Amino acid sequence: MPDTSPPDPHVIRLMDASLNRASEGARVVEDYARFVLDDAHLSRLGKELRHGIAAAGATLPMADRLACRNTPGDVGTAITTASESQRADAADVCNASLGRLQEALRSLEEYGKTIDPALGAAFERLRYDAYTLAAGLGTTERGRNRLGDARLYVLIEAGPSDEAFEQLTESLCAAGVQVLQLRDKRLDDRRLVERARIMAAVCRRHGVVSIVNDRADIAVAAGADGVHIGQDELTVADARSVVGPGRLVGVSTHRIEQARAARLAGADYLGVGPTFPSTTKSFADFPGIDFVRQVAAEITLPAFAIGGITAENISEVVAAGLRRVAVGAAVTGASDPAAAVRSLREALGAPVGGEGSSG
Ligand SMILES: Cc1ncc(COP(=O)(O)OP(=O)(O)O)c(N)n1
Ligand SMILES: Cc1ncsc1CCOP(=O)(O)O
Ligand SMILES: [Mg+2]
Repeated sequence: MPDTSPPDPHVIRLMDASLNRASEGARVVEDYARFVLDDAHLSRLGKELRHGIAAAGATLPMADRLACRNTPGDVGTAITTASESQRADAADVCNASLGRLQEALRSLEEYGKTIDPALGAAFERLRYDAYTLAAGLGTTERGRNRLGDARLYVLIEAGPSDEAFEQLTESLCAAGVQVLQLRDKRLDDRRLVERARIMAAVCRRHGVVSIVNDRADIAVAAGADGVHIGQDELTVADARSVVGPGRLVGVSTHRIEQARAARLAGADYLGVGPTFPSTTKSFADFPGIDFVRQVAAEITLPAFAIGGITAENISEVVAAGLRRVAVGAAVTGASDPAAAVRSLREALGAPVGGEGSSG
């Protein structure tokens, strides 16, 4: 701390109150991530934020804080609003605490500057950490709301004609696919958008989520529900700038750091793989079932294991902790794709048949 006049006791009193608000708010948010979401990743971020607040606050000795504290004389304790005492559910409690946490950090940042610019900067960094934590919580809630109990996600190609494509899409939706992705690297844009329009229309009729692979522009033009992007394609932010907040952005991930980053960047769901050798796409290396286990253990954003998944090995995915899978050849290469869908849904423990999730 620069060698200046002693801090204003009013500022110490004020920052004492905001330090309490910030650390208490961080604890409430951390409790939600830990005990309601069972989300180790967000719990850890909440704990790190709480410890960061304590470390920055240590600049103000607790003895000085207590000497300047005057709770009996605090005029604010008598000021209450109706909304403060109303909380609909645990998510509402968490969101209210996120707001208080961010406000307290802003107050600490601004008044901290009167003591030491570096102190203000430290609370500014913590404020941005709080925004990131809020984004992670928000995208998780949004992704879980949008994808509901969607467990079976199938990737299909454009096929030989619009008619054949529509028949396949109709058959898979009626059999119980819950998310359908058009993935075709050979088609020109005009035929791709036409197939995507067909898929989106059929999926809408069945309450199935429609996703276009790679191409955010085609997803929007076709009226699909979202886009799926890989690690070497548009960033989540760029894809979001095209599809907007109302559509889904799914992200392929191959290691835990990518899964954590995609979630904090605003992804609505994750592809997790490749899990087993795939006849649809070749890969240099396999994160395999261990990566499925890693994601299942710490990230509660909807995550679909992908890569070579079949009726024979799907039980390994479920045992590793994920109940959502994305499948290509095991369905589209089957002699009876609809029967393959029903068999996979049964293995996932979701009701067989049905039109798809509410998502
Ligand atoms: C649900 C889902 N998960 C992963 C992928 C793979 O996407 P990507 O890594 O971009 O590879 P391509 O499919 O584009 O070859 C996916 N498409 N869908
Ligand atoms: C596109 C993609 N990305 C990882 S695996 C894969 C292919 C999934 O298809 P299949 O289920 O046939 O292996
Ligand atoms: Mg891709």
